[in-house]
Amino acid sequence: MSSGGGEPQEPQSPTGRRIRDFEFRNSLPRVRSASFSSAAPETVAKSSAASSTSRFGSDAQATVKIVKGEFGYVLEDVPHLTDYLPDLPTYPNPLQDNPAYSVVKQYFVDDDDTVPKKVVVQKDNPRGLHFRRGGPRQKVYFQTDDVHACIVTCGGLCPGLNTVIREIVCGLSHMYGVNKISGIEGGYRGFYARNTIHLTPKSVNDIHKRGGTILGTSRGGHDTCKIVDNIQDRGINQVYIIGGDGTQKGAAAIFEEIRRRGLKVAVAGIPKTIDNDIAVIDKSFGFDTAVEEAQRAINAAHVEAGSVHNGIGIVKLMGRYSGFIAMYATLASRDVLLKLLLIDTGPGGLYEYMEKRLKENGHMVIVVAEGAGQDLIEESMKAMNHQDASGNKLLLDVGLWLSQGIKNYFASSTKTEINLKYIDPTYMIRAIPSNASDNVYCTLLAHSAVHGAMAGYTGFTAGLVNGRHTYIPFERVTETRNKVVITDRMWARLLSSTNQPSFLSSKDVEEANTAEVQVKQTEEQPKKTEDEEKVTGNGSI
Ligand SMILES: Nc1ncnc2c1ncn2[C@@H]1O[C@H](COP(=O)(O)OP(=O)(O)O)[C@@H](O)[C@H]1O
Ligand SMILES: O=P(O)(O)OC[C@H]1O[C@](O)(COP(=O)(O)O)[C@@H](O)[C@@H]1O
Ligand SMILES: [Mg+2]
Repeated sequence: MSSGGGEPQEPQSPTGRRIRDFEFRNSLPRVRSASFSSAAPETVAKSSAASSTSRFGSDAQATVKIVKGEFGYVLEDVPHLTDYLPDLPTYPNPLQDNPAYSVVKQYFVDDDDTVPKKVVVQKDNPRGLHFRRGGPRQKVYFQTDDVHACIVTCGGLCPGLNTVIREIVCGLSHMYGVNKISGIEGGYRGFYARNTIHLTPKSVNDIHKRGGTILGTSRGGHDTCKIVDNIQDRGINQVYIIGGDGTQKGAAAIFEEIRRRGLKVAVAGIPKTIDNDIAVIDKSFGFDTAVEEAQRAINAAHVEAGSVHNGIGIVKLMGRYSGFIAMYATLASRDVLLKLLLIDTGPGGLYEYMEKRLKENGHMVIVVAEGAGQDLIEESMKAMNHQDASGNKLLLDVGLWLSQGIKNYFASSTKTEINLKYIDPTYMIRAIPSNASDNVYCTLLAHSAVHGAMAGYTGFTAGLVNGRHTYIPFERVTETRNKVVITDRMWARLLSSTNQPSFLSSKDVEEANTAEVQVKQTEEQPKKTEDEEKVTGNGSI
């Protein structure tokens, strides 16, 4: 074995083939189909005018690389630095000389490994959509001493942020010998408005035991040009961006600008959000921890409600419109008699059901998802449509609104005395350090992102798909958002566990079905190739 950081070798494509066999021209968006050898699958790049001349900066042109194979196999590949810098040299991966890893048989990931998006299939199904498998590669595109990495955290807090920061720093340092790592403070705007801080394994040693992010975070402030100017001026060549759907959209814009300028800078996203609403991936880190913490609030509500006559405990749980924390916390707790995603206060609806359950049980606990009933509240409050600095809709407090509605109903309609306690643990469930399983998950995600960037991949989100680490194109994770589906088996399990009605009209079910079909179509439909786009008249080139 040759030693790490050796002599530059013949330029190679990420798949190990010589670069001249896989030719992308760097003048974008003129991307063209390129073929490997005759046995290799067809490879095409599709360019879509994805976004935005708006406040987020320059025109972003997302390119998804599509590789088609036999039996309906489709790889939605991620960009690679050699797509626009074809002559980059490669170096042996220093990990091959690392005593900790050298004992592992087949430690490096085979360049042809991909992971299917759908694992439940019937025998006649096409093989379907695949993503590139994450992990260390035999060759890397950065020499240890040349790497200047930076890390930024954006959006709302989430348990595990510090663990991801720690493991990017330790992964880069311990596995690849990198010691130039800068922390960008205060989210995207920190690139151009703040000084950076130097991060070392020593300085991040204990941070995973703390909640929040040692780098700070923010919403808004994404200015693509200023951010990329700053990356260029500081000589940064690996950018690790930790954040949710909004952040990944911002990362996509940064990547496109970097590619437009032809910079040798790898951009890697690590998906973060307690809402668990990021498309494609199995689960986002911090979600488990948040669900666990939410149990404490439900327990408190149960104790309070059970200790008094006609006790009602209401717990509001965050998660925007996705409803996952409320759903999993309810399923885990078993103390909840009602979980609300859709609210129906009319005849035969929520209030009448509560009256019945109170008579039977003497007390009850209700968990309500923060995104529930927003239309009803808006109607009753004639509220304005407010947004936060990132453009997310500001939600009205469904917990307070519901508590008042319940009190009014029992006071006026039934003249029953009730004892209602409203618990809003909102920020408590996300401001804590991650639990053990999230810590392990954060570590593997961070390392996967580091391996990907070192191997020259860029413009990707590192994510777990069917239990395997993958590199997913930004566009795939930002085009849809996951949410609890009321026509799904999991929702049925929840209804049967709380023994509650669904409060759904046939119209609600119909709408949910239609929405679900649309999401499935978007998610399972491989992106069209450039030629296919032209045929259907949607071509953007
Ligand atoms: N469409 C977009 N394009 C570019 N940047 C965006 C976009 N949406 C959000 N951002 C930026 O991403 C950051 C985080 O977004 P936000 O929605 O607050 O949180 P999250 O990433 O957790 O969803 C903010 O700094 C925001 O300006
Ligand atoms: O932190 P803020 O601005 O109060 O926003 C609260 C929102 O942040 C979250 O905790 C996380 O959302 P993001 O992952 O999009 O940042 C949501 O569940 C919640 O609705
Ligand atoms: Mg978000």
